[in-house]
Amino acid sequence: MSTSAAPILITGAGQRVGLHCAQRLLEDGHRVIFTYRTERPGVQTLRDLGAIGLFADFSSEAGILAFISELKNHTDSLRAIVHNASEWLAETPGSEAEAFTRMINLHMLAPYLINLHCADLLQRSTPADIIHISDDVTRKGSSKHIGYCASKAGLDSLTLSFAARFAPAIKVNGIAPALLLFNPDDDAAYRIKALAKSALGIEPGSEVIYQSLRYLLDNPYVTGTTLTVNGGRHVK
Ligand SMILES: NC(=O)C1=CN([C@@H]2O[C@H](COP(=O)(O)OP(=O)(O)OC[C@H]3O[C@@H](n4cnc5c(N)ncnc54)[C@H](OP(=O)(O)O)[C@@H]3O)[C@@H](O)[C@H]2O)C=CC1
Ligand SMILES: Nc1nc2c(c(=O)[nH]1)N=C([C@H](O)[C@@H](O)CO)CN2
Repeated sequence: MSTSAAPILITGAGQRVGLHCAQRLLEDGHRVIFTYRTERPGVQTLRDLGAIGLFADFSSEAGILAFISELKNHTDSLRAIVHNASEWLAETPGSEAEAFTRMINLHMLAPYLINLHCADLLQRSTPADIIHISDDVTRKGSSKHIGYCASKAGLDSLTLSFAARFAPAIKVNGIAPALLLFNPDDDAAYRIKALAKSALGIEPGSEVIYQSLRYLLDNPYVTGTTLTVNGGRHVK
């Protein structure tokens, strides 16, 4: 029995992967609550499609707890939580600790506190899912994004722990992409180098994450798993 009336929460859905997945979930008939930090055209697009947009800045404990409180003013149940919000920060001389703390809060503390404080909302839905969007780079580390990679590795650990903690009522899984979408300021040399790192050599776009989300939401026998969506980087 599915209580599909419960909305899906997706964080950081104002642009790119989160926006695409939120739009696809709405097309599939789900109600959607999404978070944004910056007012972008995508935020209004989702509002126009009937989604509820909530401001959230997950860079601090206070911001995370303020969001949780506001979320509970908008729903008493959730079908799923998709932790997508993220910052890809490299080490910047003089602000290493600030960036590291921001990413630990965003990629680890926010999923940790939201999962703990919102488990009761998920338990009112059958089935119920938590999905952490991680990064394939945790397989081997990153010399240029040390803090980012560490924070995503911590997220992978949360997937295992919460899967054990919340079974069987709530499935908890991850998705670990490699290159999905270039950023506008990525130059040609970077793009060529990045594409050459995978066996399939493509910039796949956001749909491959939606396909992975759909698989996890629909499969009743998968928990504690992180799906690798990396174009075969590990076999190159
Ligand atoms: N793009 C890629 O090639 C890859 C992406 N991934 C992962 O996939 C997911 C989606 O990637 P992508 O779409 O590129 O992500 P983005 O870099 O576009 O970030 C998604 C959103 O996160 C939000 N965000 C950033 N910092 C905060 C914060 N402190 N509090 C709240 N929200 C915040 C931003 O909100 P706003 O715009 O409203 O400020 C942004 O729109 C991410 O988890 C990413 O790490 C992994 C590997 C490759
Ligand atoms: N929050 C984000 N995380 C990541 C991004 C991004 O744009 N935003 N981009 C990447 C790169 O595409 C990387 O996978 C290329 O090797 C990683 N994480």
